[in-house]
Formats: sequence, C-alpha cells, structure tokens
Amino acid sequence: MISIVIAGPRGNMGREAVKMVENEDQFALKAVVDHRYDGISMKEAEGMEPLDIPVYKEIEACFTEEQPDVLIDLTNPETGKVHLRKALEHGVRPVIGTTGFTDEDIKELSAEAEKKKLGAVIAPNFAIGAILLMKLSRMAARYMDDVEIIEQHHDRKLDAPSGTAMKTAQMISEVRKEKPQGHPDETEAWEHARGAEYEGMRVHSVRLPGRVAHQEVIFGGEGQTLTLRHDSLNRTSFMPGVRLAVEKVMETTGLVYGLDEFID
Ligand SMILES: NC(=O)C1=CN([C@@H]2O[C@H](COP(=O)(O)OP(=O)(O)OC[C@H]3O[C@@H](n4cnc5c(N)ncnc54)[C@H](OP(=O)(O)O)[C@@H]3O)[C@@H](O)[C@H]2O)C=CC1
Ligand SMILES: O=C(O)C1=N[C@H](C(=O)O)C[C@H](O)C1
Repeated sequence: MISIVIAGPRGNMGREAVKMVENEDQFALKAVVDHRYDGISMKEAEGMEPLDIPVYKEIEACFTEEQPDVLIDLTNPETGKVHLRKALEHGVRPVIGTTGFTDEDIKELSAEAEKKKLGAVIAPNFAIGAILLMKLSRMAARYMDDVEIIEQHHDRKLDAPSGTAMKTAQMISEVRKEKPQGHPDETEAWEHARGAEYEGMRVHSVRLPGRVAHQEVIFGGEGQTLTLRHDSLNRTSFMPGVRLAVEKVMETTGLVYGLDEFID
C-alpha cells in the first residue's frame, strides 16, 4: 500500500487526483494540503470530495510519526518548490505535476533529491499522448531542425510557456544544434510578435477560455512541413500518468524530470 498526501485538492487537477487515488486499491489517501483550510475533514470543506480525510494548511502537519510515502503536488510553482523541499527533508518522495519551474530550479531540486538519496518526479505533463509527442518531436528534430512550438491552454493558467512546451524544446535541443530561425534580418513591429525564443526555436503561448491543454510542434523543410499535435480534452487524461509517476517514484533514486524516462 502506498500512502499519499495531495496538495491542491480543490484545484482542477487536485480534484481528479483525489478521485484517482481513492479508486486505486494499492493507494491510500492519508491527508490533503490546502492553504484555505486547517484541521477539518475534506467533507467539511467547500469544493472538495466528501471524504473523511484530514485537511491541513501546512504540509509539515502531514509528516507525523506515520509518514506518507508520496506527496503529489498540484498547486503553483512557488508552493510546489517549497513542498518538494519539505517532502525530501522528511523522507517523503515528491511527485510534482505543478509547472513553471526554470532550468535553475530543476538543477537545484535535482541536487537536493540526490543528496537525500530519495526518488522524486517533476512531470511537466502526465498525459501519455503528450509524452509521446515530446519523444516524437525529439526524433523528428534529428532530420528537420527548423521547428516552432504552439501551445494552447485555458485562460486560468499562470505560467508561460507551458511546462510541456519547455520540456519539448529542451528534448529537441538534445539533438538539434542551436541555430537562429527565420530571416536573419527579421524585425518585430510589435514586441514578441515572433514569440519566446529558446536556442533559436520559437515558442508561442495561446490562452483562451474553452481550451484545456493542447500543443503543436511544427517542423519545416524544403517544400514540406510536419505537424505533430496533442490535445488533452479533460483532466482525466492526466491520471494514468499520475498513477505511473507514484509507482515509479517508489523505485527510483534522485530526481526524474519528465515521464519520458519511464515510457520506452
Ligand atoms: N503535469 C501535468 O500533467 C499537469 C500540470 N498542471 C499544473 O498543475 C498545477 C495546478 O493546475 P490546476 O489544477 O489547473 O490549477 P488550479 O488553480 O485549478 O488548482 C491549484 C490549487 O492549488 C491551491 N493552492 C494554492 N496555493 C496552495 C498552497 N499553498 N497549499 C495548498 N494548495 C494551494 C489553489 O487554491 P486557491 O485557488 O484557493 O489559490 C487551487 O485550489 C499548475 O501548475 C498546472 O500548470 C495542470 C494540468 C496537468
Ligand atoms: O496548466 C495546465 O492546465 C497544464 N499545465 C501543464 C503544462 O504547463 O504543460 C500540463 C498541461 O499542458 C496542462
């Protein structure tokens, strides 16, 4: 049995994660962390599943003598970083779905997990299709090195570019030599018209009500283009990946950034 704490249980992702954990026989939900409630049970809190599970404001309250095995964090980048560090300090394995971390953050958090000799996962996208999109993009970039990424999300999203777009660009850069794209003399009459830039690749972030989570990776070559696209149509699409991350974090040591390592 894997004992789990979830941070962010009222959120879009947190609500789905609570349901998933409750439905899996090999998982037990020990407590949830929500900055708006403390010392009550989930069934007494507005916007939570009607469960008899304790809610704490501070994550330390969950790390009592009966330690959980895993923390799932689905909050925001500032909170996610604090939670990851505190989990490691208490010997609890973090699975962080929260996005908005910089390359520096990942390096620092990776060193901390290594020092503690504990498994940790930061997964910018839990959807299996999105992970395949990233892997296929890396494969395509070996042959087509002109590439732009367009990610689209709901307009409640805090971070840009999405964690998925950042990880995709990083995976592409493993095989693509850094180079500028577009016309060498191109100009922008309106600032940011060409989007964000990562090693010469351009990344465009669309935020609209009605969207959930979508990404296109477009490769261009002489007389041809290749478009790879993934769409998450609801948050349930992320749950098989959350389940996989929880199972894998129990078997690993050090930080794994992205579920691509777990999918052959
Ligand atoms: N890896 C993946 O596959 C996916 C990752 N995400 C990422 O997950 C994160 C959450 O997304 P989503 O569920 O849509 O966002 P929501 O805004 O719907 O949920 C976030 C929740 O966290 C709560 N929260 C904020 N601060 C704290 C805190 N200190 N302690 C506990 N809870 C806190 C918020 O409460 P309040 O509203 O009161 O502030 C809110 O209920 C984002 O970073 C998003 O990018 C999203 C989808 C998939
Ligand atoms: O905020 C979201 O919704 C999502 N965030 C993740 C990201 O930033 O890539 C994963 C998915 O795209 C949904």
